[in-house]
Amino acid sequence: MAILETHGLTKRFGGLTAVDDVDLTVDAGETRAIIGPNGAGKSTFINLVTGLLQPTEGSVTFDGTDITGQEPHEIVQRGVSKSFQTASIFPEMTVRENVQMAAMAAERGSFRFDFLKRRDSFTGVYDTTEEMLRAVELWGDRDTNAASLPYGDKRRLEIGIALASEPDLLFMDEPTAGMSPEETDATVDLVERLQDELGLTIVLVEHDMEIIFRIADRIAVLNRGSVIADATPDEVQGDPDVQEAYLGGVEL
Ligand SMILES: Nc1ncnc2c1ncn2[C@@H]1O[C@H](COP(=O)(O)OP(=O)(O)OP(=O)(O)O)[C@@H](O)[C@H]1O
Repeated sequence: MAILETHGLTKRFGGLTAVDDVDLTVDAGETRAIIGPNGAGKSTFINLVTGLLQPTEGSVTFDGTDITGQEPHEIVQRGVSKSFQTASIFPEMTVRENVQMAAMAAERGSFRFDFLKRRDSFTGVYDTTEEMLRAVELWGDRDTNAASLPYGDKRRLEIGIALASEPDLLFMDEPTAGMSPEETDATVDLVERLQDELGLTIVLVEHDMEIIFRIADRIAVLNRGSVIADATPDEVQGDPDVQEAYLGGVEL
């Protein structure tokens, strides 16, 4: 069953069409990769779905509801989250405070102090924070300042922050970028475990083909804003259009 559908999704920046008439369906529970050369439109596509950019044309449907043009915080509250690169971490706060802030923000839409008056919601924030910190294996580091975490743990904290809104659909933008092989393996395991334990649907932008072939159920290939292939890893690997567009004819 589709959890996310885009129809004719298009974004133009002046004369440049960054995302061009994209129809994409993501099924509930799958791990979907989006790949493509630099400038193919991957980030723009994600920003359109998560509300950071408004489409020029087309629509986005999440869980049966048209969410086109909604504000990012509304889309988060509906159950769509994005794991940002380090930008989302407050370095001077502890690991726990970072996730707690994100859980509060998701609950209230935007950060407001009156949440303290609502005991239920406060308890909810507390429980969610612990659950998500345990899920990303940072509960033991909860009182550590975020700034002093090693790189791989910071990236896991970003995932924890994205999970604090208890999403059904999680976008991950190059979750293993800059990681050592050990950290990469641990992150791949983590992504697989999150999907099992939390029943998440994951859409992943990733340049590392090995990771994609390990964890993606289906791969959409973007080139110059258009989807040129949308299939299983094996099918994509053998697709001559993909080889041509993505790697200039070099075999994947
Ligand atoms: N805010 C913007 N204003 C103008 N042009 C933009 C803007 N954002 C992106 N673009 C252009 O849109 C195209 C698609 O960019 P986008 O960042 O979505 O590609 P990408 O596939 O994510 O690339 P990469 O793999 O390098 O991150 C590029 O040509 C880019 O220069």
